[in-house]
Amino acid sequence: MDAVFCPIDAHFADEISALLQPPPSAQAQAISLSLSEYFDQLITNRGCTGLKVKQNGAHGKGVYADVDFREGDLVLKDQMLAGSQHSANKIDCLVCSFCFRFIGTIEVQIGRKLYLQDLGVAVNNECDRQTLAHIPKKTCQINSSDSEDDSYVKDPTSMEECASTSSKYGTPLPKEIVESLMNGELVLPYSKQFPLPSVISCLGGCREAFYCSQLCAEADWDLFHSLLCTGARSKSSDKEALLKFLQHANETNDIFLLAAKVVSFTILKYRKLKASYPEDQGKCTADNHDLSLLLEAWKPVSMGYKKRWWECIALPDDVDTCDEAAFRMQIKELAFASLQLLKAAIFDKECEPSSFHLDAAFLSNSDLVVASPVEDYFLYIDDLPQSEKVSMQPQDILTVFTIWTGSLQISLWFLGRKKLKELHALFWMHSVMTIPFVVKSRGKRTMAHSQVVSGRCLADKLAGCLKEDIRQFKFLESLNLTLNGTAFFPLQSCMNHSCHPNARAFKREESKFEAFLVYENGSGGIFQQRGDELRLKLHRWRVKGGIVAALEGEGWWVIVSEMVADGEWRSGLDRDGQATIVALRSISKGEEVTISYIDEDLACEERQAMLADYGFRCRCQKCLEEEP
Ligand SMILES: C[S@@+](CC[C@H](N)C(=O)[O-])C[C@H]1O[C@@H](n2cnc3c(N)ncnc32)[C@H](O)[C@@H]1O
Repeated sequence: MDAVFCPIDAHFADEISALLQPPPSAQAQAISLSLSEYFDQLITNRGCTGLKVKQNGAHGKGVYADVDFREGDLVLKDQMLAGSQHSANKIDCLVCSFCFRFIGTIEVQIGRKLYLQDLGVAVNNECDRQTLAHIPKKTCQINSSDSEDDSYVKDPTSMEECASTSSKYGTPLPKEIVESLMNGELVLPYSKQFPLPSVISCLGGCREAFYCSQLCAEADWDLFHSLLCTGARSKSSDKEALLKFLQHANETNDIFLLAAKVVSFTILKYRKLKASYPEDQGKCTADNHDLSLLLEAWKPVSMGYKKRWWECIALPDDVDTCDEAAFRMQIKELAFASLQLLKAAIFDKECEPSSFHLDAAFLSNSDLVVASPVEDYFLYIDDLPQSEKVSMQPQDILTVFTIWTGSLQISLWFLGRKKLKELHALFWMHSVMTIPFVVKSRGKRTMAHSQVVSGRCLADKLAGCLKEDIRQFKFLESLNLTLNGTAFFPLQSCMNHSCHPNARAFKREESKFEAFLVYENGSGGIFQQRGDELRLKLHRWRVKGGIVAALEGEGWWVIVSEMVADGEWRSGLDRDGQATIVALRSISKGEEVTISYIDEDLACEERQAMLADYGFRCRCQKCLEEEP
């Protein structure tokens, strides 16, 4: 592995190894606050005063309760230092590039997804530009006459990687419908009850970053984006190189985008510090002065837990253990290639020891998940009493009459009274996939039910399906609307693991949900459980983004339909890109707050195997008791 040569690595070996260490206390004091003071300050800023970060635990740093918590109490809401949306997820939802809230309107969210999905947008080639370019700067509206279709790359091969679904699983919605969703002409019933912030453009003029407010736009510009913007007012030293870097990251591993944000953060902070502490106030030589400022700028990152990325990244399933060294060598080269590209784009000579880029990729990043208001909208519509659904008859309702004759489906599409399209298809699921919103139809068994299609109805329909049919419908993944990404949360990342944790990171999937069981003989039944109770029964259950997922068990299929709203949990906890930690049971003052990095209901050996990716073997009480 050492054979891989990176000039920066070789040149600044000592500095880089210093950056990978937690700051020595003497140095930290000389520069600023000590570790615990640093975290005290952070905790105060977060407004979660009941916690302490201490260094003296068995596993390095840990988070401890400074008050008593009861079961269900909010322990921490941690703001990310930096986060980034997964490239492939950019097609699924439009979010604020700074706080990751959903923006636009319910119609824009749905229309944009369908539009990009049907277009087969390639993320690999400047994904953001393409996925967002159709939204005009101010109004977030599309004009079909001067649409920028030409700038899109239709690349069915990369579609698989880019979109969470592919149009090959469904019939595209008529273009007129999609356009009218995006330009505000088609207003879906009750969507006004789910207002979203309007779309604010990037200060640098790029068509890649959008915001929920001017405040977010300015904060992102100041902290990260000004160096990484591809717009006219970008502060990048070489935009072409920047585009190459972005393309490389999208094609290889989007963790580099997060890493670039951390580098940009450090460089911009360093420059600000330098401007406010001129050299004549410096301590020793100019060189020392600059290094102190650089370390100060780097501190929020250095306080995190870091490992070299290529050394700790989990070995993919398809890589044999005997090829591990070669695999790690390859990804190390990848990281260096990415660094070279970034360096060309934004590098600052004074920040040269900043192989930060590489380090940032080793930070203990957490999943970033933000629940979708579109999902809430579907749930709301689904829950409407039948009488209200029937009475929804505005001219702008999209109506689909679906007729089934055996496996042949005929769909007639109407907007108001205007017939848009007639479709003949072999798989009746198409209509469910492509219009997961207003579907209205009449009468008898040969027609779809008169209701809005979303999870529950989907499950009802699936109940009648044969197992073989279900197997074909990979579209179950296609309804992912949640924001997914990676982020570094300074406080959450100090929390150690336990297989019997006393706290957990809240995510939508842990709220109550409904499941529909479909047995091989086609019978089924609905039951409701809290996520964790069900998980005990069904180990390998996966609920993707709280929408729909399927699992084949022994002799049965399980279809998860929508999550059921649970007031206590649905109070906006997962509306933005903050990490929310909630007590699972009472935690006494002085006790360590632990979370589980994995599914703690797995068998002991499986848990240990998964924790190996985090570089340790768990020795918690539960593991000791269960160890063979
Ligand atoms: C997210 S960090 C947690 C904070 C970390 N202790 C620190 O000093 O910054 C994850 C790392 O902490 C250590 N760790 C966390 N929980 C552990 C456990 N139960 N047993 C052993 N090591 C653990 C492992 O090295 C792991 O890779």
